[in-house]
Amino acid sequence: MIKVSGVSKKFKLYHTPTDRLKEKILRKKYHREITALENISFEVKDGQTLGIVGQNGAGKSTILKVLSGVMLPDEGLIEVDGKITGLLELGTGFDQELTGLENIFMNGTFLGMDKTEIERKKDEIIDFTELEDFIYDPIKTYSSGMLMRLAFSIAMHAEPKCFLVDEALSVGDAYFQQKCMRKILEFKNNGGSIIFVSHDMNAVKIVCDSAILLDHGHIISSGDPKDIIDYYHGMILQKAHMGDAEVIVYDMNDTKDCTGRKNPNASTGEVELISFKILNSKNEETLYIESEQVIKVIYQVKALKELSDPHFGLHVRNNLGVSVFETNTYCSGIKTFTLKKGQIAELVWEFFFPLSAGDYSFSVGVANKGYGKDAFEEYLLMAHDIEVLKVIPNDSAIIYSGVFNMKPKIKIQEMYGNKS
Ligand SMILES: Nc1ncnc2c1ncn2[C@@H]1O[C@H](COP(=O)(O)OP(=O)(O)OP(=O)(O)O)[C@@H](O)[C@H]1O
Repeated sequence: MIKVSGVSKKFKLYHTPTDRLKEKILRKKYHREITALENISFEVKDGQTLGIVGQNGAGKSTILKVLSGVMLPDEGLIEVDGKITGLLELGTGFDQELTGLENIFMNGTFLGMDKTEIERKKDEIIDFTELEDFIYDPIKTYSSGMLMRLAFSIAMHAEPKCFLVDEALSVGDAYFQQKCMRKILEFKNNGGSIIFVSHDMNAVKIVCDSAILLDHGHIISSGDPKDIIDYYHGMILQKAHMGDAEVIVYDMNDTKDCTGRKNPNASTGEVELISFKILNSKNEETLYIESEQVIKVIYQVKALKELSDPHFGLHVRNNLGVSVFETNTYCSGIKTFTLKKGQIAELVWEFFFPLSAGDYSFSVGVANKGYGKDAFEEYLLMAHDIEVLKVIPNDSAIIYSGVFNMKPKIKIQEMYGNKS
């Protein structure tokens, strides 16, 4: 369990080192104050992971430093049930001149292990890093990925109750990142609490049970990771252009034309999602398809106020919450039209669904006034996971595993080599 109550941290920035001296002698202010954290409170229970997201300079690393004890807060209380370790800024608690092995002893002691404990765990720590003989080299010769392997392995083997993960994880190669993620999930399943700081929103979705969004040292939103990430995306106006689905937008002036399978009942007071359905390649409404067929997603949105330049999005996620496809009419270059108060637009998205067997959820977004490549002035609705489509393997396709069928063309030829 980690409990943070009312934590604040300010930094004084001096233009030159002599300004600090001048301030002392002349008793005049020569610094600029930066509020890195202001009255931050949150709690992470056992077996839970909290994601912290925010733009550069939002205060994420400062929280981790305060939690790990590298830095003291100006105000507030931090309660941690058990040992807290983690993967922080690389190099913290390491000596560049010492070998990897010597650093296991030094950093291990720093993380609260005694010599006998380190001696006992040393082989396991080295095995996890897969650094082999490099472990006998000074760490100043290590790449950042190698250093991350070492730091992660020591931090995990210190048997913490709480673990802090920051961007340092991303310097590892894909193989080792996955290995670390598995270890992190295992730690969580065994009751450990995790704080996860990342700019990788998919990783936040997979790993975190809740999230907070930091901005200029303040928590501006907290809750379900999906909502926080959508809020964050909206904030930084960076919705990625991901694809070229065929989209048709119909103007439906009359509500009695609503043919949706059900009322998804998502309204924000500005727009209302009044129907949502999925059709298979035979135009039959369904929630169950074979992979690799063309499907249609049809939904209707009612304007509850006039929308001068409405745009509509669709987001598909897999069962881990990982985004597999997201786009909107603006990014797809689809022209829409002004929706008067009470008018309804029907969106028909037709696309090939190549994804492997599994459950896929659909979310719908509505925004107004697009500008730039993928930014909107008003984000009006984000209806999460309103429908789940079950995809089963396509019998006529090759047998494969992975995310989708890449339909390889495979050639094999018999070669006549030397028989000697
Ligand atoms: N040691 C320091 N001295 C002075 N200012 C600092 C110090 N550390 C952080 N800050 C300031 O505090 C604010 C928060 O910084 P922090 O590193 O916590 O942000 P962050 O969210 O981790 O950013 P990033 O995503 O770039 O890592 C920033 O304005 C930063 O300039």
